[in-house]
Amino acid sequence: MNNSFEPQRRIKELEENFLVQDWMDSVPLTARADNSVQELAELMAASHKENVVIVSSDNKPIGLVTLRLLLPYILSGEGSSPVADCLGKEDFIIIQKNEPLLNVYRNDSTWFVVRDESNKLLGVLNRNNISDGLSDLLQKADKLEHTAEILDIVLERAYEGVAVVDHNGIIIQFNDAYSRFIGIDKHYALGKQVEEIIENTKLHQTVRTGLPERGAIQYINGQAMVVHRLPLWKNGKVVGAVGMLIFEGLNELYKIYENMQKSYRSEQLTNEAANLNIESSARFTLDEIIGQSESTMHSKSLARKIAKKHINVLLTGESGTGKEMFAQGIHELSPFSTGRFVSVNCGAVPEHLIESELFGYDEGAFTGAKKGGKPGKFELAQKGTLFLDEIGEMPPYMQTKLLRVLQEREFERVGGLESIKTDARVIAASNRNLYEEVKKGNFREDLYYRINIVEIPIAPLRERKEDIPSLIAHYLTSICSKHQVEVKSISSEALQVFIQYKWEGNIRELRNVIENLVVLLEEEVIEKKHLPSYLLVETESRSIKGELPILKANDEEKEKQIINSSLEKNQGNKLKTAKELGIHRTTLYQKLKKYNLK
Ligand SMILES: Nc1ncnc2c1ncn2[C@@H]1O[C@H](COP(=O)(O)OP(=O)(O)OP(=O)(O)O)[C@@H](O)[C@H]1O
Repeated sequence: MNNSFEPQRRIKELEENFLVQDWMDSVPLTARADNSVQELAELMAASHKENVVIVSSDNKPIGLVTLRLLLPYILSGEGSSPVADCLGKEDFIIIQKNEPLLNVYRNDSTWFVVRDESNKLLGVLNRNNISDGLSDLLQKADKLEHTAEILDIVLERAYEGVAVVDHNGIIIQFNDAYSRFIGIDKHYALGKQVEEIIENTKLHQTVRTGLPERGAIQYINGQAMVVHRLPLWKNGKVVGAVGMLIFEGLNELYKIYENMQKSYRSEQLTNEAANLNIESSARFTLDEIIGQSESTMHSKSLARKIAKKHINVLLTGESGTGKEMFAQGIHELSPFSTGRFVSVNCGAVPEHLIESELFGYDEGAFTGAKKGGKPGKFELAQKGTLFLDEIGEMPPYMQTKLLRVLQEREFERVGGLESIKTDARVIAASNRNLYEEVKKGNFREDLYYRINIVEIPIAPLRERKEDIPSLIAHYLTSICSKHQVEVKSISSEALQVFIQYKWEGNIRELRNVIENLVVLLEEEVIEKKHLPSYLLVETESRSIKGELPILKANDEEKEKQIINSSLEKNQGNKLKTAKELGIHRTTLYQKLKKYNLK
C-alpha cells in the first residue's frame, strides 16, 4: 500500500474509535416549553448533571436552556415566566450518537444534542466534552506511527486553539486557530520554547508537575481567556502537554462555577449520608469518575456498555478503588434509575440481622420487631438497584437464600407468608478474589456465576498512576472549596511522592491525605516537607491488604492499641473511628473481630 495513505487510514481508525456516544453527558435533563423558569431552575438544582436542559416539543428539541439564561429571570423575580421566553439564545446542533467526534469538533456550535437512530434523546455534548475527547485522542495518537502527520491533520480541523509541547516545553504542534488568535505564524512557533510564543503560558510547568488544569484563566493580548492544560503520559512518565484555548469564555466560566457548586453539594450529601448512616439514592454518574488511564477508561466503557442491560454485575477491586461509585454510575445510566439505589454492606451487618436487613420482617416476627413490620433492602430497591457490597462476607445460609431470590425473583419477609416479587437489579462488589473463595469452599459456586454475569475489574491506584495527578487536582479544588480556603497547589517534588507511594487504601486514602493537608496547612503550596512521613517511606513489598495506613510495621499489638485508643476517643463510634484511621468500616470490623475488641 502507498505509504502516504497510511496517516489517512489511521485517522479513519481514530474517527471510528472516538464516537460522540462515548464523550457525551448521558441522560439529559428535559422539559417542555410551558414549564416555568422556576421549575427548570429547581430541576437543575436537584440534578448533579450538566446544567443544561433540553426543551422539547413532540419529542423534538426546540431549544436549550442554561443556568446563565435562567439567572436574570430568577434574580428579577420573574420565575413564573414560561421557559419559551428564553429559548433561541443558546445555539445547538442535533447529531447522532455514532457520529465521530472528529467530525463534530470543527463545528463552532457550543452545544450538541445527541439522538439515536430512532430519534430518542440520548445526551448532550459540549465543548468541554470535546476537549476531553481530543486530549484522549492525542494521547492515543502519540502511540501510533506517523504521529506528526496525523496530529497535523487532526488539529487543523479543531475549532479550539491547540498547542502541544514536548517534555522540554518546546512547541511541537500548533494549529491555525491558535496562530490566528495570537497572530504568530505556525512555522515560526514550531520548535520554540512555549513561553516565548504564548503569553502567560504555564504549559512548560504542566510538563513538570503532570497536573492537569481545566478552565484556568490566562491573559492573552489583554483578554481573559479560558484554557485547559493537560499532560500527555507515556509509560508512566509525562512526555509533553496539550494546551487548549477555549473561545467560549463565558460559558466556560459558568461551567466552572457550576462544577464548584456541584462538588460542594455532593460533599455535603456524602457527609450527611455518612453521619446519619442511611442509604441514599445514587449521587455519582460515570462521567464523574476521574481518570484517563487505560484501565479506568476500560472499566468505564464496560460499565457504560452493560448499564442498560438487565444483567447482574460484579465489581471487583481493593477497598477504596471506587466500586460503589461505579455501581451508582451504572444505576444512573440504567432503566433502573427511576427506582432507588440501595446499598448494603454485607460485611458491616451483624450475621443475625442480615436476613431481616435484606428481606425485611413482618410484625411479630421476633421480640422487638416494629409494629407493622419493616421492609428490607430488596423491597426498597423495587425497580431500582440493590448494591451488595462485600458480598464475600455473606454467611453461607444467606448465600443460599440470596441464590434462591435471584433465581426465582421473589422472596418472603422474615416471619411473613406472602411472596413478594422483586425486579431490582443486583450489583455486587467484592474486595476479595471471589473465585478463590469459591475454590476454598467459602462462597457458593452457583451464586458466584449468578452474580457474575459480567465482571468489571477496577485496578488498584498503584497500577494506574496516570490517574493520580487528575485525582489530586480534583480533590484539591473540591476540598478547598468545601473548607472555603484558597485553592492550594502542589510542588512537583511532592507530586512525585504521591505518584510513587503505594496507596494501599487507594483513592479513599489519597482523598484523606489531601483533606488533612488542606485543613492543616497554612501555606498555599503543598511541598514535600509537608507530607506525612509514611508517604515518604518507600515500601517495596506490599503489606497485607487492609493494613492501617498509619502502621507499616507488622506489629499486631501496636495495631490493636491504636484501634482501641481511637475507639475510646470516639466513644465507640465505629464510623468515626474508621474515618480517623483512614480505613473502611468493613476493614475495621474485621480488625475488631480479629482482636476481640468491641
Ligand atoms: N475515579 C474516582 N474519581 C473520583 N473519586 C473517586 C474515584 N474512585 C473513588 N473515588 C472516591 O473514593 C472514595 C472511595 O470510593 P468507593 O466507596 O466507591 O470505593 P469502594 O471500592 O466501594 O470501597 P469499599 O470496598 O471500601 O467499599 C469515595 O469518596 C469516592 O468518591
